[in-house]
Amino acid sequence: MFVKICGITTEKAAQAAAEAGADLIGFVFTKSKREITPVAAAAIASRLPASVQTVGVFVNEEPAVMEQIASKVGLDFHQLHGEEPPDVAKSLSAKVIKAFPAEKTRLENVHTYPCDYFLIDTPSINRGGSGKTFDWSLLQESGIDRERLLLAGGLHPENVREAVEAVNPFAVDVSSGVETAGKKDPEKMKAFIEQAKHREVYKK
Ligand SMILES: O=C(O)c1ccccc1N[C@@H]1O[C@H](COP(=O)(O)O)[C@@H](O)[C@H]1O
Repeated sequence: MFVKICGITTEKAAQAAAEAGADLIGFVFTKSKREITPVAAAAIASRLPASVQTVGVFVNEEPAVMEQIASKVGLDFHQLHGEEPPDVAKSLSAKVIKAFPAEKTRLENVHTYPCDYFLIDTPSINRGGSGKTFDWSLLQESGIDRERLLLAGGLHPENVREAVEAVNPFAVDVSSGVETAGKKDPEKMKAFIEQAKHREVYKK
């Protein structure tokens, strides 16, 4: 099970996520309380261990701007959280995670979108970081390949194990569920990753 910790804004949080075993960390390059500048993200990314990959979160951003930021930060993935047309995804040089809201009608054609991974998140006005879960059974008839699925929306250390058992995605993604008073909490990140990866622990 891969784990993505999203909304990293400080070196301290990034290092705590890496030490806790995060596989991916996300930088939000759109209007959000977790927004970070490309310069700050580049400085954080440059000090991460090679085992941690980086994701840039964008909402309806110009492809040229996304490419520029990806190059500056050294992003491994673009996470598209808006209504980006398929041509935009195809034009990007880094791998693409396309986010879709968990609505029955929207999920029907998701698997035709040209991307590397599908991220299904709770619908919200702010596009993401809602802290709310959705009905995971909606994913059962979506036809999305589980090997390419990232599950997001309201996950936290107490429900991520159940989510992994119910959905069996490639990865889980969390932002607000590992924060205390709006800041990433090292203990919550550690607990979240332990619970998300509990099957690997059994194997040892
Ligand atoms: O985290 C944000 O602030 C954010 C803003 C705009 C788009 C996406 C954002 N984050 C993504 O939101 C989901 C779920 O977050 P949460 O765990 O429910 O708080 C996740 O995919 C983040 O990558």
